[in-house]
Amino acid sequence: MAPPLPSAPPPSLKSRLKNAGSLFRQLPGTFRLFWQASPKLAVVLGVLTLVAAVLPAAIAYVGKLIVDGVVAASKEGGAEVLRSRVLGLVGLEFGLMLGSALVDRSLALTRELLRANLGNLLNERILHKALELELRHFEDSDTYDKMQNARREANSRPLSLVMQAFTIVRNLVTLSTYAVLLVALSPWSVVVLVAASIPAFIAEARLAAAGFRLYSWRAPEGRKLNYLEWILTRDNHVKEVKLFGLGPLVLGRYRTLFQKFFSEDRALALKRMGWGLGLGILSLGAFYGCYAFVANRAATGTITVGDMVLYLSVFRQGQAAFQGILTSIGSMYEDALFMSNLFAYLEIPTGSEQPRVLPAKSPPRGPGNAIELRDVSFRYPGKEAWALRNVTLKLQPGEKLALVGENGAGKSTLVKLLLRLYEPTEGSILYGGVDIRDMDVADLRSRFGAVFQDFVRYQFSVAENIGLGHVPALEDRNRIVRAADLGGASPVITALPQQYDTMLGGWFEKGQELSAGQWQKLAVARAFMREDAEVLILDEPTASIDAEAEHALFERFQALAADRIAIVISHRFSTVRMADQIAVLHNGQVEELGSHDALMAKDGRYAHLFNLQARGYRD
Ligand SMILES: Nc1ncnc2c1ncn2[C@@H]1O[C@H](COP(=O)(O)OP(=O)(O)OP(=O)(O)O)[C@@H](O)[C@H]1O
Repeated sequence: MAPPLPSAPPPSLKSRLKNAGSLFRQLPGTFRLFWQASPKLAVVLGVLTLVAAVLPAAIAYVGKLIVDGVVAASKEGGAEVLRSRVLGLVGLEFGLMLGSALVDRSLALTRELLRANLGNLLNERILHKALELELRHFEDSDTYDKMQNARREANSRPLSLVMQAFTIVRNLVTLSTYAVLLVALSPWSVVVLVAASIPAFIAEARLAAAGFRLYSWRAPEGRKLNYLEWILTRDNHVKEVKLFGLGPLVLGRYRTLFQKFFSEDRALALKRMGWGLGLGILSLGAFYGCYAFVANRAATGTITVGDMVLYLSVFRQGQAAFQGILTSIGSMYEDALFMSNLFAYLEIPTGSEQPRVLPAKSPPRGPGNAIELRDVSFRYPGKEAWALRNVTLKLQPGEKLALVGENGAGKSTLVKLLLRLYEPTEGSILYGGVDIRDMDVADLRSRFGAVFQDFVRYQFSVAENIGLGHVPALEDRNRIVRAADLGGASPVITALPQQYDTMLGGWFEKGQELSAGQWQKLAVARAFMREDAEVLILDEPTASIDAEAEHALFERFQALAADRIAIVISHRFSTVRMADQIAVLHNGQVEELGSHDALMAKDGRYAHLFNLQARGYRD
């Protein structure tokens, strides 16, 4: 597990600037995604943005012409020509306003369509990446947080980043058209306009960075919050929650965490409000200062009334456009920080499951391959303790191995290594004489049928629950029925309302809930879907099955496994004793190895545990 993220040392200005530089490097990647989401919509958005950018200046200028026209017409005693010119200009402004409304609506529509396209594209990439990740990634909290962050923000951040960039371009174009108009009246006003907006930029950038730090530091706690919610709302927790009266405790923890989040959010929101208010007053002051100056000039006749109107509307809108740019830069910074998270997730290096040699080696298919562990030791990533230490085992074709040992002895870990969900830290595992690191991992895994201790209860139909064991045969009902027979699941299925077509689980409508043992029988049937599996692994398959069913399962299992290798992990010695070889694991090491008779004769740990259990049954 990765160390927790540090809690909140604010980075220096220098490192922040350095970060900002590297963060804006997220732009090309984001724009590439944006383009891939829909080139057509991207072009439409670009064109509409440019049109929207030039319209305000045109509208303001027509406004000025109208005022000047009205003043001139009133001076001339309402001359017909001037009046109709004014009315024509009003009509023109109306047309421009209509155009502007249309462009704004179309922009909103394009944005919505792009949001859907881009969100979908990214969610697919994220899920695709999740498929590439290895078990070790899922068991590492740092990677898990990255995935969580990426998923949470995928629908909003990339689009927001792109939209902010477009807003900047739009406002820049608008501003340059305004600047042309303003400079003609008074170059100083341009300077005032820019100067009054600079503090806003600095504030935005700082607060955006603070917001991001808050969210990313919170990722582990956010997960905790979700987990607490989950405890209280999941069906399989309700019994314990009620019996142990966990409600108030869990709710209390939830509340405490939430309060912490809330007070951080509030502090940030208050800060934002304070800055917003201060800067608002500043820009209002700048506006009215200029207003007084311009009004004075108009009153003395240095400029026309139309000029004054133009000046005021352009100055005010220019101020808004400039601040819009600065706010967009601040938001872009925040979005870019999130994008760096997303790209970090998408770039998590994978591929360590690739075969070491090309072409990959592939032992002959069929049940003739032996499995050999040569001095295998294993430590989980980031862990000090050895989960397995110097394990040496050989399984001949057709041999049945039972793994026994106390909880945490390393039994499930050994299975993970065999399936190459992890690689040995030391030593090697050979399959049919080939180091499994030289095999294609899909080829290796296709040779195994397995029931895991924590098998999955798919909220699908019965047929699918079994058929998923061999996806190409998902529609092959005969094979599914055969697998159900072998797994001992047929009587369970016959009793269900729609037999193989019954929906299972309580998540969706009309789902039928099963007992733990019944679910387990389906999981065993799923493993038996792999009719050509060369190795069968049952990790405590009988934990929830009654004694009679267990006996029946093992008889079938023995018959089915006849010439294949089988590995069984069990705490039931009545099952274990049927194996050809029994490996007793203790603290990750093979302490004893041999047949039931041999180990009983040895009178060591196995004999001790066996007698203990047998006595329990007899007494
Ligand atoms: N994902 C993991 N990350 C870190 N350590 C782990 C992980 N899974 C297991 N371990 C540790 O490795 C050791 C072996 O665990 P393993 O699950 O193989 O035991 P087991 O023999 O299958 O136990 P049980 O009978 O309880 O299923 C334990 O000490 C456990 O704490």
